[in-house]
Parts: sequence; structure tokens; C-alpha cells
Amino acid sequence: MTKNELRTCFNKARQDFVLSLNFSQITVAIQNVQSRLVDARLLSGTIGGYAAMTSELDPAPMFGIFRDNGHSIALPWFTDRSADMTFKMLDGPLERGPFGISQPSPENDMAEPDTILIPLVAADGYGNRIGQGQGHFDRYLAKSRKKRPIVAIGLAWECQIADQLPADPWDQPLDFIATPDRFIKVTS
Ligand SMILES: Nc1nc2c(c(=O)[nH]1)N(C=O)[C@@H](CNc1ccc(C(=O)N[C@@H](CCC(=O)O)C(=O)O)cc1)CN2
Ligand SMILES: Nc1ncnc2c1ncn2[C@@H]1O[C@H](COP(=O)(O)OP(=O)(O)OP(=O)(O)O)[C@@H](O)[C@H]1O
Repeated sequence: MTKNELRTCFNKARQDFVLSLNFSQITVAIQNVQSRLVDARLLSGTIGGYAAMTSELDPAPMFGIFRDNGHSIALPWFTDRSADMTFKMLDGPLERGPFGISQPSPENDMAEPDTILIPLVAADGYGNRIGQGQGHFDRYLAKSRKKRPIVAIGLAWECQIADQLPADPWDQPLDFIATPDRFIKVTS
């Protein structure tokens, strides 16, 4: 299957799975991912999160605990649809961004996260990832990994983990994947 076919397939699986859960099942699943992330002791400095859309695993309920543990939180930020993805500190109200996803206000400080929690459509045990197909995280990781160490952790429902996905030369691997059921250190 091509990446596009896989994207369609895994998007549907994720949607169907999340629609089958009730509110408390979703809450417990997110708490499990949070515990796995904290127990792994990999979170450091500023944590790059994301404002979940559709049936993505939502990291927002974890932000309070991360802050209690001394971390700052940043979110992806875009000036427009053709701009590179950057991060700004999460502080105060969010605005609607160019992709319809909430983002910090333009006045907020830029951020350079040390740990990035990455949304995904599908991922495998080798750290390959399929996302929205615009390469935002691939380009961001390629550029920032040249300047500083970054721990990239994909957040996923278990049904998003594939045996093996195709990888393109520009794909930037995840270092770890956290699901409600397990914490995966990728095989490099
Ligand atoms: N929650 C979240 N935030 C994220 C991403 C993501 O995958 N999820 N991104 C990952 O790179 C970046 C934004 N990139 C995006 C690129 C394309 C589309 C997009 O094509 N959206 C469709 C609707 C998709 C849907 O409903 O499933 C659209 O606008 O028509 C969205 C985000 C940064 N922030
Ligand atoms: N470092 C890079 N420099 C230039 N273009 C890039 C780079 N990384 C990715 N791209 C481009 O971005 C697109 C990424 O497509 P791909 O299907 O791999 O995205 P994805 O990983 O699913 O998406 P995303 O990271 O937005 O969630 C490709 O068209 C590719 O050419």
C-alpha cells in the first residue's frame, strides 16, 4: 500500500476505535499514556505538545502534571498554511490557526522544545511515522536535530501501530512511541 492508502486506512481505524470508547475509557487511556511518559523519565525541559484534532490521542489533560513536574509546555504555531512549523509557549488563550487547529497567540514567546510529543496517523516499531502528509514534523525535526538533541515521542492508540511502514528519505524517525498499553523504544 502507498503512504496515502495507509493514511486513509489508519485514519478510519483510529476514528472507529475512538468512537467505540466512552468518556471514562478515553480518560483512563490518556492517564495511562501520561504514566508511561512520566515513568520513562524521558521528559525534559520544555515539552512540545499539540492541540488534538479528530480522534488523535489528546495530550492536553497531561499538561497540568507536566507543569507540576517543572516543565513548560509549547504548541505548534504557524503564521499561515505555507509557513514552516514553529513552536510557541502555551500561556493564555489559544487562537484558531491556519489548519483549523488551536495555537498560542502571536505575542507568545517562541519555544525550542527538548521533548516533542508527536501526533500521528500510524507508526511502527522502527520509528517510521505517517502523519498528515505535509511533512511539518519531518521538516521541524530535520532542522532542529542539527542544532540540539530532541527526544521525539509519538502518541498513539494501539490500533495505530503497524508492523512495518514504508519510509521516505526525508522521514525523521520517532525515538519512542507511547500508547495506553505500552511504551515502545524504537529499533534503530
Ligand atoms: N493535532 C495536530 N496538530 C498538528 C499536526 C497534527 O497532525 N495534529 N501537524 C502535523 O503535521 C501540524 C499541522 N499540520 C497539518 C497539516 C495538514 C492538516 C490537514 O490537512 N487537515 C485537513 C483535515 C484533516 C482531518 O480532518 O483529519 C484539512 O485541513 O482539510 C492538518 C494539520 C502541527 N499541528
Ligand atoms: N526535510 C525536508 N525538506 C523538504 N521537504 C520535506 C522535508 N521533510 C518532508 N518534506 C516534504 O513533506 C512531505 C512529507 O510527506 P509525508 O507523507 O512523509 O508526511 P507525513 O510525515 O505524513 O506528515 P507530517 O509530518 O506533516 O505529519 C513530502 O512532500 C516531502 O517532500
